Amino acid sequence: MKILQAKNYDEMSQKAAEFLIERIRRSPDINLGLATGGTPVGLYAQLVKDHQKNHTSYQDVTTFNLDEYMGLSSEDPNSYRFFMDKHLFKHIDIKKSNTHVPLGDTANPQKQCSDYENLIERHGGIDLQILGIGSNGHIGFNEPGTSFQSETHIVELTPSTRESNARYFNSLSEVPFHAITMGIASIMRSREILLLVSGNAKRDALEQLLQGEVNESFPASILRTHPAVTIIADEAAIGSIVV
Ligand SMILES: O=P(O)(O)OC[C@H]1O[C@](O)(CO)[C@@H](O)[C@@H]1O
Repeated sequence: MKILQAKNYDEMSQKAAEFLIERIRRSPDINLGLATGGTPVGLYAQLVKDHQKNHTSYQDVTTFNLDEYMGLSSEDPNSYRFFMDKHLFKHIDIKKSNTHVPLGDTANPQKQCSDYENLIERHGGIDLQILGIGSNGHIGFNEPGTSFQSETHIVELTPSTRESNARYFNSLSEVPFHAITMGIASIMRSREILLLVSGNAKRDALEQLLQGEVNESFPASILRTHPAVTIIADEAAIGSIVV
């Protein structure tokens, strides 16, 4: 794993945007795996700024998001489809039909899982996957204990993940109990991975990722076995960890 250090959240977002833009310019028909949550918001803002200024084109880019809450429609302001439209898609020249987010309000969740996995495969897989990390080591919505062999599946969110994501909802009771997420094996099939880590609340997770064992009790630890992972972490996340 390669680690790039940034002074703060803004510099991490800027470096992440430069990383992505370089890949998009090199391969204009790249398949990107995208993440939601607080971490990549600054990255998406930088991509929008660059699109307006330098006209980086997304006409041939295809995107696959990691996850979605079960029970929320794409029009729900807390859905990840809504998040992606708001922070990125509606500000760039990407074709809506090239943007894919798992459906959270499907009548047949199991079919949605296999359909999503097949869709990624039909497109030739993900070239570059963006990831954040949960403080318990989750990636996507793959909570501790998830099998490293897992593909897209339905998960029950842990109380700590529901509590930490409640900040985006009016109250904890509105946070869904289930989500659909790409599995660990799906994520690991990406040819390249860019993990963003910011803030001292993520310091223990970063330390465990860098120095702990590869173990299903800490899902992100599997990244240590991937051949092409870059981490961009800010000083608050790195603290005194020796990198
Ligand atoms: O960036 P945040 O908001 O800290 O969330 C970290 C991770 O948690 C999730 O939002 C899922 O809870 C991931 O998609 C994200 O990478």
